[in-house]
Amino acid sequence: MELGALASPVRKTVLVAVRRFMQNVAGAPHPERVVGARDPRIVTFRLAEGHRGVAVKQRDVYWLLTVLPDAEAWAYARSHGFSVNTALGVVETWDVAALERIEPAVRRAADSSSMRLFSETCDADMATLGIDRGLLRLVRQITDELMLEALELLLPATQYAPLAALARGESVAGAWRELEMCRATAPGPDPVDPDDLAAALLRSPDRAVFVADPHELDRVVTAPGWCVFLQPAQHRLARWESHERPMLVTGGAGTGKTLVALHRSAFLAGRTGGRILLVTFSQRLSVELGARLDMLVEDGAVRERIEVGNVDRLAHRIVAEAEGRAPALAGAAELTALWEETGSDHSPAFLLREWEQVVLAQNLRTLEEYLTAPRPGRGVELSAAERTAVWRAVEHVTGRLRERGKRTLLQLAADASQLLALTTGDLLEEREPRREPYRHIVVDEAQDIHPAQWRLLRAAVPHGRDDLFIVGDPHQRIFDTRVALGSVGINAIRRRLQVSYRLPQEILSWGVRLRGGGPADGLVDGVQELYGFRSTRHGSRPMVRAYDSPEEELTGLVAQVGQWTQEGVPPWEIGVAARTAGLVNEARVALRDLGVRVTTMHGMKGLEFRRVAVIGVADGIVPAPASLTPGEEDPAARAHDLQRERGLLYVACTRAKELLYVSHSGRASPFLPT
Ligand SMILES: Nc1ncnc2c1ncn2[C@@H]1O[C@H](COP(=O)(O)OP(=O)(O)OP(=O)(O)O)[C@@H](O)[C@H]1O
Repeated sequence: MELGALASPVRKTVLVAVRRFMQNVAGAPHPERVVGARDPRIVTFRLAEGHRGVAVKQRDVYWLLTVLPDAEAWAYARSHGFSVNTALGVVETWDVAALERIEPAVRRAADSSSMRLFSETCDADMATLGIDRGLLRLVRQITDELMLEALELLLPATQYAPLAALARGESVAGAWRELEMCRATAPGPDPVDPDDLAAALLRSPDRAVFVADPHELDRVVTAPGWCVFLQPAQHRLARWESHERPMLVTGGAGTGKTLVALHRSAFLAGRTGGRILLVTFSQRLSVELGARLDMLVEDGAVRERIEVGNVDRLAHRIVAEAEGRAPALAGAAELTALWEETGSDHSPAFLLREWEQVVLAQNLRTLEEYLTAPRPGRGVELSAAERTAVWRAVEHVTGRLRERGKRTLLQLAADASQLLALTTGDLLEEREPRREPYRHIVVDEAQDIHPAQWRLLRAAVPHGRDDLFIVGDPHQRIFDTRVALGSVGINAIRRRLQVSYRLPQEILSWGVRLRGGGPADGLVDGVQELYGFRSTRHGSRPMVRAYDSPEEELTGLVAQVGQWTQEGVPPWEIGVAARTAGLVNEARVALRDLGVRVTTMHGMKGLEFRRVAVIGVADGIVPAPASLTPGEEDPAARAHDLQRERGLLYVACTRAKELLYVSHSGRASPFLPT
């Protein structure tokens, strides 16, 4: 129901009327049958001046579908029909009138062709796939895939999906698998009863929620849609699937991974008495997660069981508790100075990467281990003598840090997991309260978590059913953290989310080209493609503007954002991003009166806006030259750096729900699609 779209006085009156109806008190609206309705179970209610609710009534269950101005409500009520899919038992909505209108055209086309797209599939198989008996007549007339595609928007997804699979040449079993993806809940023991609407609604959490009292009604109506309705694929991951092994969910931008992580945490907390950690890589993101979790979880006792944090904090706390004081951290400049002290032939940046990406990533403790360790992602071979020299440099730096009583964040994570390894055993027994008490860990933005941090997370939860639930997108990696989970002892079952609910198709397709369709590595072994990533909506194509000078580019930005605010877009729905802190500052100054959010591309992670402007997407700025390893130092590292920079631009551009504006002065960034 689109109550949110109603003007607020109407919404209030509607709510009062629905509440009255639920309580069956004086003045409650009466359901009225609709003359000429395609579905005889349809009723409407007068809920406010000039507005009616449309519902399907079966026995004492009312499924309130929508609230619309009178004329639209009557038209909707007359034209729509509802059924239960005989294969899955979920509800299906039909625009019956629209299908009736298109039917003659399909028949005419069929008369002039002897081809029939589904001639190979018998009626019994169609029934197995849940194809509606009434629809079958029309299906039999379909001559080719184009005609089927034209029907897509008129058919329930549960009808279209198996037909599209058959049309692609899939077997009946393949089409069934496709249909199964539309299932949100575990199949029950009883056969589907197509006349039992209430049971079907329970199986359709993306379409309906049962409201038992006025309090729940208020919550359903006032909470954001994502708190109430999950899409089938999201629902099955968040609230149904359960495994002996960790679960890894990957998916493109805006497919609802964070949403699934939040719902999963709430679900697990509601089911068990144990503590749950919902964790991500940065403090800022964990604050955002906490705020969204507060919206989602109403029950204080359930919310209490979920701790929201970032990995560094977890490491910090474990070490601080064990050592009795807060650990001191080494800063970036201090570390660079220490690498310089080593007098190595290699640059401090090279040594730091070698330490973080080879030594700490594999938890190498001795020269012998390092001498034989693989060095994935590092492009320059090191001879045994060179490795020995690098190891000496690492020993020098770690020794100096030890003398000063300091550590880096990754060392902290390694120390914390070692501390846990000493104390983990039967974690679930609460005899020793100091032990890590997590029963489940849910990880968001997994692509940016370092192997040392993964070891910590693995050690912080006992092996068991639903121990780790991990979501991430390798294409959005913005730090140097490539890890195949298997290499850190996390042998995960893999799932994918493919439909973006944030991006219109135009921004999504452009974004996929920007990302290079390029393979991304990390999280799972091998590289991953963006194949199958799609959207449910259409919108405008991204605007790419070229300016002659940075000043003109800034003026153009101010004009664009000014126009958006004049069009009525609230400032908090507008995001502006740039690669460098300098450009961010300039844009902040230029836009200071407009109150929109201006941040770095890194700062865009985890956010979303109706409209987004990304500026300074020029050669020499994106990719940021200072972030690239010189090719002569290590060509493989440079290639990885370029992919990471690409990922960063991709992240910034995929925050837009509605419009994306990209600008540059001078030559465009080589990443921009031509
Ligand atoms: N079931 C849903 N109901 C309503 N909105 C949804 C739903 N699923 C996704 N969305 C929309 O898509 C947005 C993106 O969801 P979310 O932030 O969970 O995606 P994500 O996969 O984590 O994205 P990213 O990887 O780009 O950060 C939500 O804020 C919401 O606007």
